[in-house]
Amino acid sequence: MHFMQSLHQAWQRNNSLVCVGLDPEPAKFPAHLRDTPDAVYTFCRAIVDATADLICAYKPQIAHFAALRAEGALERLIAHIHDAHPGIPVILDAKRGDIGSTAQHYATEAFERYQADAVTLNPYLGRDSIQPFLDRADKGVILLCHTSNPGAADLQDLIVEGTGSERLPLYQHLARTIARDWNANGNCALVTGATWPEQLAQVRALVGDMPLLVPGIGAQGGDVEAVVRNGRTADGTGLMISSSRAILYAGHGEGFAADARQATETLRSQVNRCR
Ligand SMILES: O=c1ccn([C@@H]2O[C@H](COP(=O)(O)O)[C@@H](O)[C@H]2O)c(=O)[nH]1
Repeated sequence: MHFMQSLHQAWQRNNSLVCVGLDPEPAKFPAHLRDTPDAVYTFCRAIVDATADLICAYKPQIAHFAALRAEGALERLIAHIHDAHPGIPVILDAKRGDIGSTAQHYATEAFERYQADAVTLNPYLGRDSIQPFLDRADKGVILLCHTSNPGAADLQDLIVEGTGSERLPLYQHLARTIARDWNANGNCALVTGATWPEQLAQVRALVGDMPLLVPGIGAQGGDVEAVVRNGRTADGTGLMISSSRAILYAGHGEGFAADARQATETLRSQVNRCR
């Protein structure tokens, strides 16, 4: 199924705009798992199985697996999500960006090796660096627009176009360019951090109903109510509100997966109250 189709269905089926980020950090695992041979896979699979009916997507962050030499665990985890929870889209958070010939290999890595439904990309090398991904109409292409980190403003807020009240910062120029020119296959989405709610509203105004992946709530302190108010579409969807640490490490004992479920349910309710 196409990424956009599965995302729309998951929003409805699970009545949820919550995306769970899968960022394994063994030092934070419960003691009974920490030193077991397949801890990364066992931990992440338990989180997935405890939350799959409450969410609209999973977002494994590739560096968290690669740094642990656990790419094999990531492959098995994504295969498990597809087998056990069909229809839940998997976004590979890789933030790739390179010249076209290398980008082609990154597309193969994301969609063939890992079987991801969507991938995050850094668009600042320009359209040719994204083209191999845009050509995969069945896959989601999720482009960094205004990131959640404090330094996002250093470059992304620089004025690149216009004068007076018509001045357009880089992230808005990018949002408009992607919505107008790059989204011919209807498979684009943007990353806009929860920690910058005004910028989120500006992006929503520029891109119509394009889905927005919004990290930065939970551990980074973004305001859920402001995110939903500024980012939702007219039908009360349009958002993948992503939380990793606040869900994964909600509990520290044997009941960690149930604690993660509780944290996910609480976030879903908080979001749904504002939709
Ligand atoms: O602008 C961005 C883009 C990506 N991320 C990623 O999202 C998660 C956030 O983790 P939390 O524990 O919920 O803070 C992490 O994988 C980042 O690499 C982001 O935070 N901001």
